[in-house]
Amino acid sequence: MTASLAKVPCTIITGFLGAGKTTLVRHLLENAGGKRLAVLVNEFGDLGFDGSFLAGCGIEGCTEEDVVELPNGCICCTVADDFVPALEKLLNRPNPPEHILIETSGLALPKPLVTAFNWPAIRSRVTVDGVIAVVDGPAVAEGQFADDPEAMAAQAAQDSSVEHDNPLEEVFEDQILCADLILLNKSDLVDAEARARVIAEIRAHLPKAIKIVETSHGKVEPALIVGLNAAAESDLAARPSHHGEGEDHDHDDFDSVSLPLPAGLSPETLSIRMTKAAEAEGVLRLKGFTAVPGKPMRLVVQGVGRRVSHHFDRAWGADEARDGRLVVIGLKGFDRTAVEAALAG
Ligand SMILES: Nc1nc2c(ncn2[C@@H]2O[C@H](COP(=O)(O)OP(=O)(O)OP(=O)(O)O)[C@@H](O)[C@H]2O)c(=O)[nH]1
Repeated sequence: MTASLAKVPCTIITGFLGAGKTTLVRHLLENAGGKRLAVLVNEFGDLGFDGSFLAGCGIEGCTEEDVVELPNGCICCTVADDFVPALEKLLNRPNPPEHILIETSGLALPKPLVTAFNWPAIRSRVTVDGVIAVVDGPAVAEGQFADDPEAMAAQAAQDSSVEHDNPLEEVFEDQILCADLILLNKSDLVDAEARARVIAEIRAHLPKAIKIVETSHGKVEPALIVGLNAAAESDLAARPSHHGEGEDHDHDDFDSVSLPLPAGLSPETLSIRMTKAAEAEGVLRLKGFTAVPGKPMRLVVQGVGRRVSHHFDRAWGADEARDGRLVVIGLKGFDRTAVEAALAG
């Protein structure tokens, strides 16, 4: 096989909302070592933040056209309409990427995506080099993905199927069960004892031994991630899922909304309001940006669970409206009114 006919390796980066996928992708772009990378990024929620964070990253050798956004909902449900055509477009470029990173939304199940690599349109051109699951260490330590044992027992008494009572648990499990490598991220936020507990909990979910690497801010030797040669699309049986092939996974358990975020407040005031919004019933993830007085830079605000933070990411463009937006993702029926009240102060 000549080099031009070799399959382009793709790394799928999965992991729950806010686990650190975009942070990892940035790190990999910054440390590409001269390799021509492209990124396909998908989000639940319609603002395309991750793409804008990556495309505006200013990383040498990474141009806007190397970052392709698939913002419509969930990549695993729009494989035919969005994912396969976007991948083909990248491959058909005169100077195609040498490696493709695919960042899924935090609610996506990775297996349908891996399965799509067997589609006739792309199967001779690409291969899944590896599936990387990024795990939010503190979220696992706090029990975010744990079933309530009493609710499980009550359910099992009524019906013998293995449905989980916690919808987060199901997504989390599908993601780690599909992985070739697990990154236990946010190690800076958990002590050694809790890290050991989290690793034991992850292992308890896994039917086979998978390497778990502890990271902070996704900082990992790129060679550990890229070049795994897993050919995951040929190994689907080893990647169990709660959702059978062709079965719908329609996100009935989750919801998202995009809201205006007030401009003209100090970062401190915004932070207080964001903290309150993050505490609203059912809220899982906040991400957005806005303008603050006397600053030429855009302020990015982030909320993962109850943890909020902010930083300035880039200068506002000359013709850009200096207003703010916030995407809120939560469990279905999350308290949107409480979020709006918190943001309004
Ligand atoms: N303290 C700490 N914060 C982190 C770490 N990794 C990521 N973060 C922060 O966590 C927040 C979410 O990180 P992202 O990289 O956007 O997470 P994501 O998985 O891409 O999020 P979604 O695309 O919304 O699912 C940001 O505020 C990051 O700066 C880490 O290792 N430690």
